Amino acid sequence: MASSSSSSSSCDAAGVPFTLLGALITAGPAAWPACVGGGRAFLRDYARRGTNALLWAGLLAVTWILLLRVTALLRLWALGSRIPGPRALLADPGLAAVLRDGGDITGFLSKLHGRYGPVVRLWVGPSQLLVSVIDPTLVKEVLTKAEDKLPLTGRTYNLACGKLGLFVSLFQKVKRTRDSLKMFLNEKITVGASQSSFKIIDAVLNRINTIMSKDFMDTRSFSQHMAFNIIGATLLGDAFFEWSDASAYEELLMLVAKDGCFWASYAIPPFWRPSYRRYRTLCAKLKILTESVVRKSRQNSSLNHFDQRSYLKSKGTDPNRRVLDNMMASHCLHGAIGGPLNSEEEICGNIMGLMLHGISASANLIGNILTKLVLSPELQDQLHVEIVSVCNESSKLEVDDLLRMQVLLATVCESARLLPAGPLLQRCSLKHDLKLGSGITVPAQSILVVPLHLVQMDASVWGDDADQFNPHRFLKKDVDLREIFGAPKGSNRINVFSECAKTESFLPFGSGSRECVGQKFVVLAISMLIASLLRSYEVHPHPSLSKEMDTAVDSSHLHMPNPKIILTKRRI
Ligand code: HEM
Repeated sequence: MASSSSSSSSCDAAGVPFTLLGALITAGPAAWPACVGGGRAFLRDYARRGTNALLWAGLLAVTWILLLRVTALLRLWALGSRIPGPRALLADPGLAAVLRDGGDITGFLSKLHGRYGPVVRLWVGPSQLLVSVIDPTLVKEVLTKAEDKLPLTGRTYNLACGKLGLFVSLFQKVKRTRDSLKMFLNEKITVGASQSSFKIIDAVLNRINTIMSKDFMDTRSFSQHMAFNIIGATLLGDAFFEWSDASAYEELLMLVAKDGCFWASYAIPPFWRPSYRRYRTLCAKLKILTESVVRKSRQNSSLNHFDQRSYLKSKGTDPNRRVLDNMMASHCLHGAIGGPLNSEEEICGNIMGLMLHGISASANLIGNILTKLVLSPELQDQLHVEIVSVCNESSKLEVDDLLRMQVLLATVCESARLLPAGPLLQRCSLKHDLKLGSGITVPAQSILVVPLHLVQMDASVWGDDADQFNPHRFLKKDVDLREIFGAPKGSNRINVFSECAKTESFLPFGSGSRECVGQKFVVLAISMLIASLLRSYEVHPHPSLSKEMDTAVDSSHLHMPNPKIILTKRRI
C-alpha cells in the first residue's frame, strides 16, 4: 500500500491489475506501465494488501467472539443475580475455602439454605454459577429438565476409559446405551428368568471362605472385593470367574478411580508431569486387561450361542432382532451395549466406566450395611430370622425369596438413604436456560446441585428421627417393597413412597433423565449378598472395636467408617 502511494504521479495506475486473477488474464508484466516495477513488485504489493485484509478479518472475528462472550457473561450475571444468594460476585470466598480445604460442603450449603431459602446461588468464579436446590418439587423438576452432567464428569470418565457411551456430559450421547443397559440389567432380576438365582452370589460367597482364612477383615476392602465380583461377573459373565488377572484388575481399577477427577480438572492435560504420565500408563494397562477379558467373555458367550437361540425361540422372539436378542439372552454385557453402531473401543470404555462407578458405589453401600450389622446385633438377629423363615434349609435363594424379605430390603434402602455414595447430585443444562415452575430461570451451563444429606435427612419430610437408622420407615402401610421391586420392568426407578415429598426426597440413585440405571438390580444383588452371608455367617466386631463400642453410650450413633470385622460360621 505504502509503495503504491509513493509512485510517481505520471504513472498510469489504471493499467495495473488489482487482483491475482486480473494479473493472470492481462498480457503479463510486459504490458504494465514501467513505473509499476514488473511482476515481482506487483506480487509484493499484492501480498501486502492480502495480509492487511486477513488482519482486518481476524480482528473483526475476535471482536465478534469477545462481544458474544461479554454479552453471555452480562446475561449470566443478570440472571444469576435474580436467584437468592450471597452478594459475592467474582467467587464466593466461603465456597472457595470449603473447596480448597476439602471441608464440609453439606454444612456450608445447609447454612445458606437456612438463610436464603430452598434455591441458593453461589459464584464459583466470575463466569461459573452454582445453584443448589433442596425443595422436593423443585428437585424433581431440576433432575428431570437438566439432562446433562458437568463436563468435568465426562472428562474424568474419558480420561480413564477412553471413548464411551455412558457417564459423558451430553444426554444425547448416553441415551441409547442407557436404554440397552436398563433392559440388560432388568433381565438379570426378572422373577423366574433363567438367571434369577443370582448364581454369581454363590460364586462370590465361595470366595469368602478363602478370605476367612485371615484373622479379620476391614469392612472397606471386604465390601470392595464383594462389589468387584458382583459387578464383574454381572457384566462379563462366567469368564470373569475363570480370569487369572482379576486381582490385578481390581487393584488397577481402584488406583485409576482414586486420581481420575484430579487429573481431569486440568484444562490442558499436564503431560510434562511424571505423575500424570504414570496415571496414563495405569489407564492404558486397565484398557488392555479390559480388552482381554471382553474377548474371553465373547468367546464364552459364542459357546452359549446355541442355548441362547433356543431360549429366544421358546419366548417367540424374532432371532434377527440382533440388539434385543443379545440383551435378552446374552450372559455378558457386550451383547447389550455392543450393538452394530458401537465400536470395540466404546464397548470396552462402557465396561470400564460401569466397573468404576458400580464398584465404588456398591462397595460404599455394602460397607454401610455391614457396619450397621456390626453395631446392631438385634438387627442382625431379626434379619437372620427373616431369611431362615423365607427359605428352607436346602433351597437356593431366588429373586422371589428376596422379595419376601421385607426387613432386609428395607435395611438396604435405609442404609442408602442415610449414607449416600456422594454428598451431591450434580447436573447442568449445557445448551438451554432452565425455567423452573417457581419463576426462577437458571442460565445455561450453570452447575446444578442437590445436597443429598439435606434432602434425605429433612425432618419436615422424614420426621424427627430423620437422622436415625430406622428401616421400619420403609415398612409402613403405604409402602409395598415386594410390589416395587417385583414390578414389571418398564422403569427401574425405585418409587418407594406414595407420598410425593418422600418419593422426591429419596434420591440415593438420583432421579429423572440421568438417574441410576442399575438401581433395582443393585439393591436386589446386595440384598442377595447380605441374605446369603447372614444365612451362613455371623458378623462380629473385632475385639479392638468391641472395647470402643462398650465405652460409647449409644453404639448406633458411632461414626465408624471402616470397622474391622470377623465372620464366624453359624452352627446349623
Ligand atoms: C449402590 C450402588 C449404586 C449407587 C448408590 C448408584 C448411584 C448412582 C447415582 C447417584 C447416579 C447419578 C444419578 C443422577 O444424576 O440422577 C448414578 C448413575 C448411573 N448409574 Fe449408578 N449407582 C449404583 C450402582 C450402579 C450399578 C451396579 C450400575 C450398573 C451396572 C450403575 C449404573 C449407572 C448408570 C449407567 C448411571 C447413569 C449414567 C449416565 O446417565 O451417564 N449404577 N448411579
